[in-house]
Amino acid sequence: MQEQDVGTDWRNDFKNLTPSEFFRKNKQMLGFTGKIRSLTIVFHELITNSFDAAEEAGILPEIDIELKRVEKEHYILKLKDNGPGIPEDYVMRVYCSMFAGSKFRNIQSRGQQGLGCSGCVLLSQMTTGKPARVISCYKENGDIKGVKMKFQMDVKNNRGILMEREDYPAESTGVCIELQFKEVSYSLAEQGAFEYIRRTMIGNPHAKITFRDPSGHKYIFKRAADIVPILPKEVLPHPKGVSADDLMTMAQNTDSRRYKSMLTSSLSRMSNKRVDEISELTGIDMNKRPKDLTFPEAETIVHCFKKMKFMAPPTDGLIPIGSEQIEKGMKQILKPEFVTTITRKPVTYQGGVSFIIEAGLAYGGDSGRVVKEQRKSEIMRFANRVPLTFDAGSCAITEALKSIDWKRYGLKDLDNTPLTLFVNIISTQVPYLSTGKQSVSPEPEIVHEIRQSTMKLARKLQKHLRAKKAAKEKEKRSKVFEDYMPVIIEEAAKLGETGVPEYQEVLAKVTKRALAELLGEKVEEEEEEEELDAIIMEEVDERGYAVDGNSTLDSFEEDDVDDEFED
Ligand SMILES: Nc1ncnc2c1ncn2[C@@H]1O[C@H](COP(=O)(O)OP(=O)(O)OP(=O)(O)O)[C@@H](O)[C@H]1O
Repeated sequence: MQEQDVGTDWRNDFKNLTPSEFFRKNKQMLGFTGKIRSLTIVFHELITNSFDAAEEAGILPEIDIELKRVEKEHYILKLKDNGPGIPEDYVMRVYCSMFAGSKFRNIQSRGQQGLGCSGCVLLSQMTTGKPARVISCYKENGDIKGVKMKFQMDVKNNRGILMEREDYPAESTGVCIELQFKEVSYSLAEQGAFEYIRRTMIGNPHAKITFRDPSGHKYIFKRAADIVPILPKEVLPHPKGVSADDLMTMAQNTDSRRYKSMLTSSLSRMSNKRVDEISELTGIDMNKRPKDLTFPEAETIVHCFKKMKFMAPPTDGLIPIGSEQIEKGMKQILKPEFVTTITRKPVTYQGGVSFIIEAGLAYGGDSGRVVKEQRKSEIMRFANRVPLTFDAGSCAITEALKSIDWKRYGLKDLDNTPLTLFVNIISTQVPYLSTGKQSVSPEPEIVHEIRQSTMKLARKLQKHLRAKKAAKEKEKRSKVFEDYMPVIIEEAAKLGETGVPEYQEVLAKVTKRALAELLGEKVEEEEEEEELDAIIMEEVDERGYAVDGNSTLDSFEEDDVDDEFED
């Protein structure tokens, strides 16, 4: 064989790329594209980490953020939280190693990938060359320890390089991180960092955020609820949601000694009896050792799962925000004239992954967004309480809301209505469309649930708007009565050749409500209210879940038709 010229031999160029090197070249895959978006993603990553950490420790999250402008497009961001802190040994692993974290479990949390905060450190380093500064205060053997560190990311090796370290006199636990950024921009626009905080507060009414913006203005987003959300439990995957590759991975990592015990201990709704059934149907010996599982066997087992009937996945791993809490959040931030919220029952997508849809609708007050001094409608998309600010076009939430015929609910010009629509998807596996985690895959079951919940809220708004219109008309009629009554009394007195009686006091007593009674309209109004209450009562069960949450797609069309044409 002829020897190749060294300069053209690809073997000289062959090397492994670390995750950090990969993302240094592809920072857009972490969501860092565009100046405004890049800064918003940084806020998102750091805030969600602080929330996750505090809630896991049973602490009501409290975050102080300060953004200073050094010069145009050069900022210093400081974020301090009151979470449990990060033990010293882990600080550089958290902030300088990609794909490192504590959330690679089948559990509902904001973080999933172990990329977020190391991505922020990488962006800071790439745009300014400055190191990260972290103070971490954490509990160790009952004492609170504090450490102050300055470090850089060693991109080639996907780890940190410590530059300075000193003890820090800690009083309470928490993390404070300071990063510098260039080529980013702070904006009040819909996709900017400020709006991100505002939306975060609607989905997280139990949190408190103080934010000092680059002009020095301090915003305090107060807590609207004082309860730390219940911690979601880790749930085992459902047989309908696993692939042959998942089974192979389980087999390689399990401590179980037989296929049988591996399946019962790794999957939900899997009993010894069900495993015996599988063995009978497939002819596979379930007493073999997991490490001997072959790919064709895994495929056969998964194929069998698809044909079997299983109970729906357990839902105690899903903790929704809850209708009441969403309402508190929306009232606190939007001060609306009318608000209505709903939390649907847990259902599944792709046959085995459970999720819950929650929705809220606020009308009037500060609802909607102001564009050229006019209030327009706005959609707030959330996944596991985290606002999704970008890539709206491809998202299941946008698709579902766009498919609704809003005119049927009396909203002839939705764009120009002062309305905020809130939709949150809760799941242990939100089907994000990319690592940037900004849009949810439009799985048919997810789109269906969003449509159902939003249409119910739209109906309630329609009732509110009708009642408001009727009240206005009554007021108008009452005004006519008040204007003409004095004239009639005075003219009657003249005709009767008597003095004008003292009528002002009596007339004043005939208030709008009394007048409505005179006109025989009270009963009708009360009936309407009772009717509305009855409908609301019907729609939620004792846990606050809508009782008509649908778990199958069979009812898709029927449900839609009912809702669309009811009024
Ligand atoms: N403020 C904090 N307090 C305590 N622990 C933290 C904090 N920030 C990060 N961590 C820890 O660092 C880990 C890595 O965080 P990182 O943001 O890189 O990924 P993630 O949150 O796990 O997932 P994702 O990339 O999806 O956001 C977390 O899993 C958590 O254990």
